[in-house]
Formats: sequence, structure tokens, C-alpha cells
Amino acid sequence: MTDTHTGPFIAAIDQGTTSSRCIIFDRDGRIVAVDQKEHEQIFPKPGWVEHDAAEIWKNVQDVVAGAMVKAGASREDILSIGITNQRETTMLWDKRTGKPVHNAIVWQDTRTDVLCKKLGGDAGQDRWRRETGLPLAAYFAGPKIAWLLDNVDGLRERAEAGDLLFGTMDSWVIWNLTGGVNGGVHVTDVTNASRTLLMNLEDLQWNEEIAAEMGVPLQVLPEIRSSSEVYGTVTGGPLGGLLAGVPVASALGDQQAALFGQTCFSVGEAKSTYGTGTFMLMNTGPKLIHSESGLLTTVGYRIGDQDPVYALEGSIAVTGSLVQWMRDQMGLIKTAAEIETLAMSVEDNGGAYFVPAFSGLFAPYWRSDARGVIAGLTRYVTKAHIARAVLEATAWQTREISDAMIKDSGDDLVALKVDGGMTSNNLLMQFLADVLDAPVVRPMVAETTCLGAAYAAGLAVGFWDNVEDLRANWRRAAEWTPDMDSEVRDREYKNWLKAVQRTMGWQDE
Ligand SMILES: Nc1ncnc2c1ncn2[C@@H]1O[C@H](COP(=O)(O)OP(=O)(O)O)[C@@H](O)[C@H]1O
Ligand SMILES: O=P(O)(O)OC[C@H](O)CO
Repeated sequence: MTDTHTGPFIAAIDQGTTSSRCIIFDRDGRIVAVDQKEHEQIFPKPGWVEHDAAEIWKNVQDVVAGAMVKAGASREDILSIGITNQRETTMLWDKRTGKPVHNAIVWQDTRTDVLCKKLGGDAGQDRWRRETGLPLAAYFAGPKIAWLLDNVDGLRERAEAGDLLFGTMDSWVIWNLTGGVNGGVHVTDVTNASRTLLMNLEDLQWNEEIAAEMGVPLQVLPEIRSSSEVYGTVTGGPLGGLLAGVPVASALGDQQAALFGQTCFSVGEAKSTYGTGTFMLMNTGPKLIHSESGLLTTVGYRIGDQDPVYALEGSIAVTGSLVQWMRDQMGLIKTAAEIETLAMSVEDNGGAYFVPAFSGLFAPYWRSDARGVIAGLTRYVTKAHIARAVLEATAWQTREISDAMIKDSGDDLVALKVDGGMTSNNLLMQFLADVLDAPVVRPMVAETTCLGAAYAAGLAVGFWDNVEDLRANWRRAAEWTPDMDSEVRDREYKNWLKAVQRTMGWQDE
């Protein structure tokens, strides 16, 4: 049975790495209905990860329709719709047929390593960082566009003739929602554009020189807009019937959306999201801080024509996916939640440290030649110790990011707001507070990513007046306070750092 709810509501679409979901929120930021659908992960070769963007668009339509049915809501109840998305995942489509010309290349994919090395060199690295805030790494979108144009027959010619459009998932979803081949708007927002290696962080425009150097024709790129404004209205297609005329009014990369949903609106406020990977972002306000410690400088959000708010980001490629690996590849647990029970069956890690450098190391190292290591093995070590080491890996990686943030920003970490699937693990959250030596707090609404997109879409249509209205919705559900002897913390951290060194230089050029 479906309840019938009466709006006004805001709908948010989260197009994520493993699934797409739609959540409908009320004015208090409470969830009215959720629908979710997973899509296929395609692994054509070691290190390659792809998605079928047509399947994703179909799933997005299904979950929007599903959430509307579950909410018992009608078109009049939905004031606007917001988009948030897995970032960097890159696709090209034909603007006449509306069809993707190749599978999307996912953010985790390492195929552009060689291209990045060719474009790089020490001096080069400095320049990319200075202008775009990013190191030249396979993670980002620009090199993925160049790879598609150079490796799929005929694509470069079609791109230069103006037949192809590039997008991260925000652009693809917005273009389809607003009419597709019949006049869909081709836009992206500043947060997604800041993950391409192609946008100037200062003026928030495409950097023509870098695009030329990377081999990306300007005509494929979308217009860069703010994160909170009306881009167009829902038109045509199956959703045209269901949501015709509803404004599409926000776009934010998922990690920036979580920063927004956690209401980190003041300088120095930080959040960390624990999903497939982990991403910690700290609001640095209108100030662009160029990291000296391996963090990314990125756009946090921009509301309409207000000044942009920047953020420092520490990106960790493998955290929840290590738990999945223990379950699916090793068969040591049956469900992700079981890792906590297994880890709690022993007192400590038994001397084992697990550095999951499965696709190299992201922040703060940016080393594509690193590969995973379990260090400190003896006959004493059991699968329960490994389970502990798996959970501890997530906390230590966060500690390294937090150290870098403290160094770059000059501010202490007062507390860390957390969200994401792994935060249901109490053992991990306590260990995190212990190694950070700071409280860790989780809000009532754990779906902060969708909430952030809904907030930005609601602000754009006057559903909420300003960010202070939104702060009032944030409520604490759980808090973990540090309880570890500092000597133990220091000794364990030293061992972790030693284990990290063992991963470096494994993969030959
Ligand atoms: N109790 C748990 N302990 C540890 N990890 C968990 C637990 N529950 C879920 N996870 C991990 O969290 C991830 C899912 O979180 P989610 O926020 O949905 O991720 P994403 O949005 O990246 O798909 C999975 O990688 C899973 O292994
Ligand atoms: O879809 P998620 O939650 O795994 O997030 C992926 C990040 O946006 C990658 O940068």
C-alpha cells in the first residue's frame, strides 16, 4: 500500500557509481519516499571500469517514477528537481540521435595513466594544479574524453564537426530531462566542471589552452552554470508526462552535495562520506587554497550568481569497496555488516596492516604505481585480524587526509561530520574518532547526498530562503568521542605509514 502525501516537496536524483536513486523530501528535509536501482559494472580489462549510460538513463526514469508512486505524489507536489552524481565518469553522445557513442568511462578507470604521464612531467604537474586545482591523474574527466576521441573510430571527426556532446552524469541526465534531441539543455555545474582538469578555478571558465593541449575540442563541452539555478524544465519522454514543466534546479557532484546536505556552510566545516571510496571535503569559503600536501582544490558549490565557495578535498579510492572485496572475492564474510562481528572477535589487528592500493593511491600520494599490500603477517594472524586491518585502513587513510587538511588550512579539526554506508559500523566509527583524536558525528538523515541536491534545488525556487534555514534541519543522530591512549595512536600510525611505503613502485611503468 502506498501512502498519499501532499507537497510541496523537492525531488533529488542521485546518479551514483553503483546505483541511481530518487528521494523526495519535505520542507523539514525529511524523507518522504525513496526508490533505487543498481546498474551493471562493466570490467572489459584489468583496471578498466565502464557503465552503460543508456541503462543509467532508463534507471533514472524508473526510480523517479518509483519514488513518485511510493510518495503518492503528483506533479503539482514537486516544486523542483535536483541532480547529484558520481563525479568524473565521462561519456560522449550523439546530439542528433541522443545515443551514447561508447560506454561511459568510470572515475575508477586507470586506462588514461599513460596519457597523463605523457602530458605531465614535473613542471607540467605544477601548472595543472595551479590552474585547475588538480594533479594530472587518470581519475579526472578530461583525459578520459581525449582517450575516447583517440581510440574509438571516427569520434574525433564527429566531435570536430560538432555532432557530439560530452557530459559527466549530471549533464547527461539534465539534457535528457529537458527534452534530449528536442532541445535538451547542455550544461554542467561548477562542481562537476572542477573535476575535469579543464576548468580554470579562478574564473570558472573552460581553459582553452589546456583543452587544446589535451586534445579536447571546445564544441563538445557543456556550458558551465552555478549549482543552484533553474537550467530548464522537464519536457518530453516518459517523465514528460509525470513531471512536465517541473524546474530542473540544481546540479552538484555527489561529494559536494554531501557537503551541502551536511550544512557545512562555514569556513573550516568538514564532512567525510564513507561509501565505495571516501571523500573528505572542507569548506574554505571564497578562498582558493592551493594544497601543498596532496589534496585537491575544488569548487564546493555556487548558489546562483553568488560568489563560489571553494573546498579542499582528500579523495580515497578504496574503502567500502575493500569490504566488498572481502565479501565477494575472498568470501570471508557473507554481508558487509558481518565484518564488524568478525573484527570484534579479536582485541586488535594482530600486527597486520592492509593498504588497499588497488588502483594506486589517491590523496595525499597520487601514486599510480602503488598496489595493495598486507604488511606484518605472521602465523598468528587470523581472518578476524585481517577484518580489523580492513576497517582500520579506512580510518588511517582518513587520518592522513585530515593531517593534510590541518596543514593546508592552518585550522584544527574540531569535529568530523560523517555519512555513507560504512558509518553504520560502530567499531569503525569509534576507531575513526580514536585515530583522528576528534569527535565523529552522524546526522539523522544519512542520505546527505540527495539532501544536498534537494536543498540546492529548493533554494533555486524559493522553497527555502537561505542556507541558515537549512542549518536548522541538521540533527545529530550519533556521536563517537576519542578514547585511545596517545602512545598507542602514535605507534599504530607509524606502523600504518610504514605499510603504505611498502605499496609504492610495485607496478612497472
Ligand atoms: N556495516 C558495514 N561495515 C563496513 N562497510 C559497510 C557496511 N555496510 C556497508 N558497507 C560498505 O559501504 C558501501 C556502501 O555504501 P554507500 O554509501 O551505499 O556507497 P556508494 O554510494 O558509494 O554506492 C559498500 O562498499 C559496503 O561494502
Ligand atoms: O558514487 P560514489 O558515491 O561512489 O562517489 C564517487 C565520487 O563522486 C567519485 O569522485
